Parts: sequence; C-alpha cells; structure tokens
Amino acid sequence: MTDVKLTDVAKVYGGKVEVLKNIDLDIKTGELVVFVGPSGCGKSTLLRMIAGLEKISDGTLEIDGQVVNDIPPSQRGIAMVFQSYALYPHMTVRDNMAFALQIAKMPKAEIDAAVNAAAEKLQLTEYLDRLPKALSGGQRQRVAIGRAVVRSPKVYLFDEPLSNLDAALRVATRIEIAQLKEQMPDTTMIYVTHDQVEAMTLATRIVVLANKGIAQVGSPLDLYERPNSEFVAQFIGSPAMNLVAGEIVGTGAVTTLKVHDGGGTITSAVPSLPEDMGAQVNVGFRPEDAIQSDGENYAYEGEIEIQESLGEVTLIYFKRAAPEHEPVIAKLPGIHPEQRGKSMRLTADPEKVHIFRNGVSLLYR
Ligand SMILES: Nc1ncnc2c1ncn2[C@@H]1O[C@H](COP(=O)(O)OP(=O)(O)OP(=O)(O)O)[C@@H](O)[C@H]1O
Repeated sequence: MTDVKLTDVAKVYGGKVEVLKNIDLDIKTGELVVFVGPSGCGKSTLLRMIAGLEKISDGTLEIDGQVVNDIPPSQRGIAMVFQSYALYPHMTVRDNMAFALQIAKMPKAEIDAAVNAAAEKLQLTEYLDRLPKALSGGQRQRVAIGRAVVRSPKVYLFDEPLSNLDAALRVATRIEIAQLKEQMPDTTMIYVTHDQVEAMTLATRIVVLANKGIAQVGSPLDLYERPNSEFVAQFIGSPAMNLVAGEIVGTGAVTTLKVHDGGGTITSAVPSLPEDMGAQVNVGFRPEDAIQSDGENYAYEGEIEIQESLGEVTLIYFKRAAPEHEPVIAKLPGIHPEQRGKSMRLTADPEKVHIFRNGVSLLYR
C-alpha cells in the first residue's frame, strides 16, 4: 500500500497569494499520475507539497494512510527527480547513486547490491565508473533516477524530468521510465510535465489543473474522448480540438446541430433534451476526426489558408470569418494536392462530435 491521498488541500503563498484550493485526489498504489495544466497553474507547487518541500496551507496529505503534513521530506518515503539532474560532478555514477545510502549509514555490501540492481534496471552498469561529464543528458537523467531507485522509495515524484533533453533523448528516456515503472508495479509515481505525449503515454491517470483546482481527472483516453469542458477538450490533444459556434436544431437520442460559422449541419451522438432546442452551443471535433465531404452532407465549409504535408497526414488550416478565432484544422490521412485558396467541406463521425454549452460538455449533465 502506497496510496497518496489529498483532501481539501490548499496552498497560499505568503499569506495572500492563493495558488491552489479544494484539491481532492486519491492516488492508488501502482499508479503513475501525471499533472498537466497551463503554465503557473500550480503543478510544481502540488508536487512540492507532496514531497514536503512546500508547506501545505490547508487540508491533509496522507501517504500510506498516515497524515504527513508535518513530516519532513526525508521521512515521507518519497524520492524526487528534478529537471536539472543535480548530480555531484566530482563523483562517479556509482558514488552519486550510493551517496544517500552512505549518509544513511547503510552497510557497504547492501549499498553495492542496491546500486548494482538499480544500475541494471536503468542500463547504467557499464557507466558506473564514469563521471557525469562523460555521459549524455539522457544518461545523466537516468543516474538521477537511479539515485532515487536505490533508496526504494514508496513514491517517486518527477518534476519535468525530461525537459532538458533533446527530442530523441526525450523519447528514449520516456520509454525507459515506462519500463522502470513496469519493473516496479507496486511503486506509485507522480509526474509533472508540459509534454502532451509524455502525459498520454506514461499516465495511468492524468490530472488537469486549472483555475486553482482540478479541471478533470481521468485516464488519458477518457480525457481525450470525454473531456468535461471546452478547456480540457482544447488542452488535451494536438492540434487542439476545433470549436465552432452552432445551435441545437434537433433533440433526442442524437442531437442535430446547425453550424453558424462555416455553414453546415452536423449530428452528435450526445443526446439532448427538448428544452435544448435553439440553444447556442459550441460544436467540437478533433482535427483527426474531420472527414472530407464531397456531398451536400457537411458540417463545415471553409477556405483553405495553409496546407502542411507531414507525409502520413496532411494538415489543412481553414480561414475563419472571425480572425480572432483559432483556425479550424483538419488532419486528413495521406498526401493531398495543394489546394490553398480553395474551398473544402468537412464532416465528422457523430460518435466523435462534442457539444459544449457555456463551456461545459453536454455529456456531463
Ligand atoms: N515562493 C512563491 N511565492 C509566491 N508565489 C509563488 C511561489 N512559488 C510559486 N508561486 C506562484 O504560484 C503559481 C504556481 O506556480 P507553479 O510553479 O506551481 O506552477 P506550474 O504549474 O508548475 O508552472 P510551470 O508550468 O510554468 O512550471 C505561480 O503563479 C507562481 O508564480
């Protein structure tokens, strides 16, 4: 059991700047929970409160069923991995990894065994006698993770551990973290990132933070397929979900919508009620769910402003009547002939169309 439970947790800096409030979160043993959210929403603050590096202003934090609000970091059974690897430059990889255990006066044979086992898990065995300067960024970050692993913590906390790495190393190190997690199914990991792909691929659950609180918690696919709000819909997924203004013109088990901006009609599998008739809503569909329509049945029609061929897909950006709105984007499979300046019609699978009223998904009422 290494559950981490937050109940009504709040953070106020300096007695007046409220950064987080009413945070309720129950993280179960073996989960890898990822915190995401816009810059400054409090992701690092929340992680640092769990670590004990930041005081909790209100509410309770339990680890393993024990309230730890006033327990110092070293006694919480956690280990934290930072973006800056913070290795000791004059010490070998082996000594960097052994250091905390030596301080804790662990017998040498046990230290050696712990370091060797961690090095094996992280494929660092051949680098144990090198200094950090003779390692790549990805290897250095693995040593930093190894320093956490040797301590056999109950909970691992990662604060943007891959953001100093270049794209290729990020991918490789991300996969190593996923493999490490698989080898240690009973540890609990909490991870802060800006990176969508990291969040989607590593997380058992994603916590989206916004406006001082939790906007939504769910598995990556939950958040992608069933966002509860326009905010989450546009935050998860890249390019972001398209939103166009519309009106409900048919209710029942499926909803028919008239799209104002771009002109067609679209059906959503989200049911709506008779009293919704005439309601002004935003219709959402993801770029990858857009389907090119040749016929009369279409949801959106627009002039192509930009076209980007990525090989396996083509991104089509449509000009918006209201230039302050983000462009509507279609991600169409394959290569398409250049059609800039021409008009194109789109529709979308009804199962994948979202409806938002006052920013809230109609799925969630
Ligand atoms: N020591 C502090 N005193 C006052 N305000 C602080 C302090 N530390 C952080 N903040 C504020 O708290 C808010 C949350 O900061 P935090 O670093 O947790 O956000 P974040 O979501 O991790 O941001 P980013 O994604 O940019 O790293 C920010 O508005 C920040 O300015």
